Amino acid sequence: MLVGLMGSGKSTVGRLISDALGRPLSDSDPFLRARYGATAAQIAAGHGVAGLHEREAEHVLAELRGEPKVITAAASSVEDPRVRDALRGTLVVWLDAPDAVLTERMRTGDHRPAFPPESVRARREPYFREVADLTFDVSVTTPEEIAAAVLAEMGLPAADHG
Ligand SMILES: Nc1ncnc2c1ncn2[C@@H]1O[C@H](COP(=O)(O)OP(=O)(O)OP(=O)(O)O)[C@@H](O)[C@H]1O
Ligand SMILES: O=C(O)C1=C[C@@H](O)[C@@H](O)[C@H](O)C1
Ligand SMILES: [Mg+2]
Repeated sequence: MLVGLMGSGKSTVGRLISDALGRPLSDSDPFLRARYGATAAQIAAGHGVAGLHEREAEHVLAELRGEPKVITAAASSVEDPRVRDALRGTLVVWLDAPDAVLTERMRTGDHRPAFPPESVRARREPYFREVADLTFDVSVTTPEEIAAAVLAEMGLPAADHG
């Protein structure tokens, strides 16, 4: 499972790892769209931030129970103690970068509500640290390098892009 603040590259890296493993990818945003017909931003507007975070935690809890897969979790999900408990025994990868880099990368989609990284970092950092087995600074590491390192951690060869 991939965790990290918004724009840290979870979906990008998750796709590479899922392709390499031949396992499904379960990404928070498509999950919300499929189940609720709405983006995270729309759910936050309609149900409040707490309502959004509840739905995002449900995504992780439901998917951890299913078949083996790659899960790209919403940034908020580590705040839920049920999620942190359920993650025991799962390989968890934390993607992070300086706030300025994340702020820039968050601009790449309109599905995201506007939560600046500095407003949530202090609260979430201890949780990311608690659950993470591997951590990457995505300001200096490419998605391909991260995917290769995760596969190596799993004892598998890097994906063949040739
Ligand atoms: N290691 C990287 N180096 C440079 N750019 C990256 C890297 N990883 C992702 N990006 C770019 O950063 C942007 C955000 O990536 P992505 O959508 O995967 O983040 P995310 O963590 O899934 O965001 P969200 O929390 O909103 O779902 C995209 O434009 C992506 O191409
Ligand atoms: O609180 C947050 O940082 C977030 C809440 C939701 O919008 C999520 O969709 C997003 O991943 C981040
Ligand atoms: Mg994403």
